[in-house]
Amino acid sequence: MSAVKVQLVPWTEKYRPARIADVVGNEEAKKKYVAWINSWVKGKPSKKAALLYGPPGSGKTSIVHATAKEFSWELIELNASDVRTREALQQRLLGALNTRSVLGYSGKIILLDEVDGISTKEDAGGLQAIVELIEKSNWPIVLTANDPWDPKLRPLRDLCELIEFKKIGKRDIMKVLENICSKEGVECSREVLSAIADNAKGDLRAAINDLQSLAMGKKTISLADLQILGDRAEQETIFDIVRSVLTAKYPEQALAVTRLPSLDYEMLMQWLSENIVYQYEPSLQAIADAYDALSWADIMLTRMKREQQWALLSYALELMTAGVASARERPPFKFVKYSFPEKLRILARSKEKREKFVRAVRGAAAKIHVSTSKFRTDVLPYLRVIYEHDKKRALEILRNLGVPEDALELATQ
Ligand SMILES: Nc1ncnc2c1ncn2[C@@H]1O[C@H](COP(=O)(O)OP(=O)(O)OP(=O)(O)O)[C@@H](O)[C@H]1O
Repeated sequence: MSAVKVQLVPWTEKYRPARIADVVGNEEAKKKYVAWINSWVKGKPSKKAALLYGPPGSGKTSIVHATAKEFSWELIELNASDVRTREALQQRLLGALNTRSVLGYSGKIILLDEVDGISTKEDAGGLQAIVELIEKSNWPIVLTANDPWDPKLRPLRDLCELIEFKKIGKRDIMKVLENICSKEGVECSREVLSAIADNAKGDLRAAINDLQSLAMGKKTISLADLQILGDRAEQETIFDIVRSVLTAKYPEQALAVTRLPSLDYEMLMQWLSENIVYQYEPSLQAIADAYDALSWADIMLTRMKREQQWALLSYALELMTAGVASARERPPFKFVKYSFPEKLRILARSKEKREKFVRAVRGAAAKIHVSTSKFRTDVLPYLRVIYEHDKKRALEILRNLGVPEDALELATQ
């Protein structure tokens, strides 16, 4: 396996806004949100819950974290996957909901992340349980979603203040990046910041992750380093896909990557195989479980190809995504710069050599009227023995078989 990894606190966590005012962009959404929060502070909530919706990395989760800090409220954060059934929801929130806060908090706020991830088929009761939670709660509840218009969310929508978050503008993204650079003591020209911001397409999380990748191990990011960003952009989809699988909060999120039209599953196998260990260390349990799922995916893919059983593909895809993401005892998210798979690198390096060898074998086999596979099994082993004992003679035979000079040695290896 390649290069030693340096693991750092993700800058997206380190620089999460501490106050509502630090959440950049989305002025209108912020105004609406603050008015809703104020209605709670005054004791007369307009609606008991708010549904913050919009693209990833736009600040939906961050504004709730900032609210908790600013008001000294206890933050109770749940993911949709924690509350699939009414029992699960009650278990997680039992005691917390209608009791007073301790530990010096002056109130509570409940954050239910990614409610659009709840599947009504498999998680029967989950949505109904959230509806009941909203009706009974004495504390503000915030739900987040990327897509709020899913028909299954209708009962929730009716109970919530709907607040739309939009992509973050380039100028705001650059401002945040600039601030991080100055705090981290990283020198970075405006052209570089501008390129990172362009590349992120309104997703501040992606921009901060890119900046951290570029700054890894150095104090100055120059125009020349943009080359790396260029490479990253080319591989962007595979980087993002690997990150989605390895840091998925729940298995369905990892499974979602299988619906991407650009997914190259053979490539994904290689990338996961290279990077699981870095993302999941130090948990040996998580590493073992993830590689176990990946090896089953590999078995399914091999059987699928050998026996032309295409139905096995869906099992392979589930194993390499949801299976990997279901590893037990996964450590908390940390920033990892993913590596290009070593196997692919070696194959790419030896490609020219292998092609030359194949051409030489093909030519020699034709000369003595046998198939290439017959040549490999019935002729080459003898030639190798001759080569070991009498190099000159072996090379002469190969020359007579029409193997070009620059492939002579290759044919005997
Ligand atoms: N508007 C913002 N202001 C400041 N920082 C932000 C903003 N939006 C995102 N970030 C940064 O990006 C990170 C991810 O943002 P956040 O978790 O709030 O996104 P989100 O909109 O909830 O995305 P998702 O839908 O994927 O959960 C944050 O930790 C923070 O560092």
